[in-house]
Amino acid sequence: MDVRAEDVSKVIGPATLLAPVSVTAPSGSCLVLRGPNGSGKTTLLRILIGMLPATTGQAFVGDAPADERDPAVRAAVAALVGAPATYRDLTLRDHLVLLDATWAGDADTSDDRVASALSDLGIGDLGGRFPHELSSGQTQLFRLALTLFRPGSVLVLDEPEQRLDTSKRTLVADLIAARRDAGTTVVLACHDPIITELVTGGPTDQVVDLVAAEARAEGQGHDG
Ligand SMILES: Nc1ncnc2c1ncn2[C@@H]1O[C@H](COP(=O)(O)OP(=O)(O)OP(=O)(O)O)[C@@H](O)[C@H]1O
Repeated sequence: MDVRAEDVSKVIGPATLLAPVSVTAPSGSCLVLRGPNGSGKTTLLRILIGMLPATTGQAFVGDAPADERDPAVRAAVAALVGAPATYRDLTLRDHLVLLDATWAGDADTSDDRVASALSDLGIGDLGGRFPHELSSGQTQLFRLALTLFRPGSVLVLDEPEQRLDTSKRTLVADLIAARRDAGTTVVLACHDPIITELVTGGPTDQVVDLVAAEARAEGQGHDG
């Protein structure tokens, strides 16, 4: 399933959050959005997954306009954009079991798949902890486990590298590349060169650099 944005922008009052931009991630490819702080990467991800309506233009998930209220879009898109809600009285393992039941996983194999999902992220020994008992890097790994565990043909991650050490960044990059190789369409916002390089080795993978709206306006001023 491809994901695309056609000339989307976001303006709130006097603030331009995202200057007009078009991007397409073909089915089974990886698109990495780069750019300085404030250039609009998170805003574009929110538009692409239908969390935020664009001011101009339109985003699509497959053939459907990106709208998180559309059940087909919601079923397709696994996204980590902002902090997911967690329950203080559920262990990490319980969170994944809950997700599995929500997305109609096979109850007979749930325990094994939950254990693998945690160990894939290097937190297999933390399944009995509560979310508030994790370090910041472990919290990020748990959030990634939640996102990677649920089914989806589109995977969207905002700065998956946050708070991770170098070896965990490589681990996460390998998991993302494996998902892409299995046919998932992946869109990332990323500041990390290790992850960017590891996930963009395929022929249809892309890196797109966003430019902050003010910088673009300044550049146009000089040119004109
Ligand atoms: N609700 C809002 N109202 C006004 N401006 C906003 C709002 N939300 C974000 N912005 C601004 O929009 C711009 C783009 O923000 P965004 O979070 O998309 O950038 P980013 O590229 O993801 O940045 P970073 O690399 O720091 O995560 C920033 O200048 C930000 O200050």
